Amino acid sequence: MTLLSLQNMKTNIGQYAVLHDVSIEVPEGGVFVLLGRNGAGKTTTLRSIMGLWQPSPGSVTFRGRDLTGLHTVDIARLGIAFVPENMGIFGGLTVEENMILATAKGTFDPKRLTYIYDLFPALQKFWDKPAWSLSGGQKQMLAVARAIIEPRELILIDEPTKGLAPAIIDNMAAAFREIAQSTTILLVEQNFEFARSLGQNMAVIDDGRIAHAGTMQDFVANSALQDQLLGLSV
Ligand SMILES: Nc1ncnc2c1ncn2[C@@H]1O[C@H](COP(=O)(O)OP(=O)(O)OP(=O)(O)O)[C@@H](O)[C@H]1O
Repeated sequence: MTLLSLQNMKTNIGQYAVLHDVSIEVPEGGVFVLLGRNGAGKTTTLRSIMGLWQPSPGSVTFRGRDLTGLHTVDIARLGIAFVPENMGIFGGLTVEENMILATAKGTFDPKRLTYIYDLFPALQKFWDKPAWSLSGGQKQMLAVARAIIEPRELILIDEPTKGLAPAIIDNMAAAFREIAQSTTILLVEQNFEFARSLGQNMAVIDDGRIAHAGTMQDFVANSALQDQLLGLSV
């Protein structure tokens, strides 16, 4: 069943047409990966879903509901969370304070907190430490944990592995697999190894248009297509 549907989405930023024609069907469950070269429009796609840029009317539906014109906070209330590339965490606040700010009522559900600690043990260890003192990987984990401190239906994650060491990326992949058991993930990535290890379905965006969509398995098997669309072959 389709959870999120983008239909011929167009987004202008000021006078620039950035997305020309983006159509994606994200099924419920698992990980959907959006790939593309630098500047192709991946971040703009995620920001358009969240209402941070206004896409063309009628182009984003979530569980069949048109999100056009809704404020970001109302889109979030429908069960969609966004982990931006800059992570959006507060360096001067502790891990706990960062987490509290991500809750709707300022309190934690103990079961949910246990789930978060199991996913990201480092966050429990550094619970009362300021976020600035965390490593890059731990900051990224905090950003993802904030997004799922309450149950969500969909999380949009923008390039979570950027600048991280391979061992940390492996931990991240394990956590994402666990999260995807209960929450659909729309993942934007440049790290193809990471993306292919997680994604069931995928699309490639190129110059603001979807250039290819299908299963990850088929894409991985087609090195000519990878080379053509991403400039790589595995
Ligand atoms: N605020 C903005 N004002 C003007 N142009 C923008 C703005 N944000 C993005 N763009 C342009 O829109 C295009 C798509 O940008 P976007 O950030 O969506 O790409 P991306 O695929 O996420 O790339 P990257 O991997 O480098 O983050 C780029 O040409 C970029 O320069």
